[in-house]
Amino acid sequence: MILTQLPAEFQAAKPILDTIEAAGYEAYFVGGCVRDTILGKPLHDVDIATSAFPAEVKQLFKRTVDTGIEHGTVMILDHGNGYETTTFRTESGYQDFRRPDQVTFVRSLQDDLKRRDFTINALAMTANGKVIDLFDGLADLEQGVLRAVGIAEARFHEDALRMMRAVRFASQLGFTIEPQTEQAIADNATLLTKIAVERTRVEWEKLLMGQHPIAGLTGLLTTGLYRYMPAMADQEGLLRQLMALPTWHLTSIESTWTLLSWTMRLTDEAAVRHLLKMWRTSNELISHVTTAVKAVAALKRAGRLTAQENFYTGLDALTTANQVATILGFGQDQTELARAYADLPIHDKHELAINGGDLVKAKLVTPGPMMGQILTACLQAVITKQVANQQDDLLDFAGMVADSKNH
Ligand SMILES: Nc1ccn([C@@H]2O[C@H](COP(=O)(O)OP(=O)(O)OP(=O)(O)O)[C@@H](O)[C@H]2O)c(=O)n1
Repeated sequence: MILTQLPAEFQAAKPILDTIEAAGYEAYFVGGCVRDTILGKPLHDVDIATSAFPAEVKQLFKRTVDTGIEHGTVMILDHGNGYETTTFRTESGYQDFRRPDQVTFVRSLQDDLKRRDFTINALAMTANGKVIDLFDGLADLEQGVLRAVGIAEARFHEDALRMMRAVRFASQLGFTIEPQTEQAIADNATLLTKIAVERTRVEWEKLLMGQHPIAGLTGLLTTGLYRYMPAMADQEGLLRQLMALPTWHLTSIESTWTLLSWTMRLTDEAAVRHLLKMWRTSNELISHVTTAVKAVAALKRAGRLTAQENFYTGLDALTTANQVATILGFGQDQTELARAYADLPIHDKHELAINGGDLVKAKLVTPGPMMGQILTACLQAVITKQVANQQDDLLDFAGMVADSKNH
């Protein structure tokens, strides 16, 4: 196969390959970028593999950075772009099921490609668009099949994360996992526990955000791989519930965790926090998801959110909540929701036209718990448009609140 119309990313990188080849070495585009080009999908990054050893690559280019020199990776800087160039290599060892104990640089493209995970990821392409297909990856791309290169079990022993990658690609591409590859995942699923939670999490999130999540979830279910994901050992029911939802497409990491929390019926904050902690997410994500889950509950209860709920949820978590609620069948029109949010008189408590100092100056209160209560009452009155966000109006209102509290 020769690709005649190469995406701009390849055209920009072509001079790099040309320079390496002019010096007598081989150089190819490899991996995901070749796969995605053939599928007509946008590219994330362009990876280059070469027979030149790292020191040889560095001699050919003025500006390089040693991004992973021990694994053979050198970044070549060119016109504001950075291109990761990795020397052909074989790997051995893998005692920890995560990474090789030893990397050996080699001069053969075939040796490099045969250690890769799936046939569709083991394609290489020349600078002129000629696809090198040593493991029938093109046929698998055509037929929508994920097949391990060579002996599947060996590929998963080398890096157990590849089992998660299989189900993630199934979801992103709508591919089916070839039977022997699937069997090898079922047989080696326990190895997933050797993988850092953070790496498994990234694949889980990508699976849930794929265009064909049912394909990915089916893979998890039939292989039993889900049992070895954090907090998932007894979650067959969760997977089945997700699979039973009408067609869905999540577009953010926040939405994935909100949908999971809701489907697992984790509506109180502590339970959501516990789940996300087990998956080692950031505190920022935990805070977003706990807020969004509350908003999903409010949407379910009332069909729409009050001004106060809109204010305290914030537009980002509102958008997350509404995406999830829409999948569950009780979302609001997103434009209407954004309009209701924009219509709030203020969007942050710091925008309130009075503060504690103003209350003291007006002799309405002395610093203490009462001050906080009065400010909260003012905030709520402004959000619900009972009082305009003007200092005079708010001081009048605060005076009334203070009186009522003193009596
Ligand atoms: N565990 C892994 C990870 C990567 N690879 C190889 O390294 C390439 C690049 O890996 P990566 O950038 O992680 O993934 P992509 O396949 O490019 O896909 P995506 O960018 O969607 O993650 C893959 O295509 C594959 O050939 C592999 O064999 N085993």
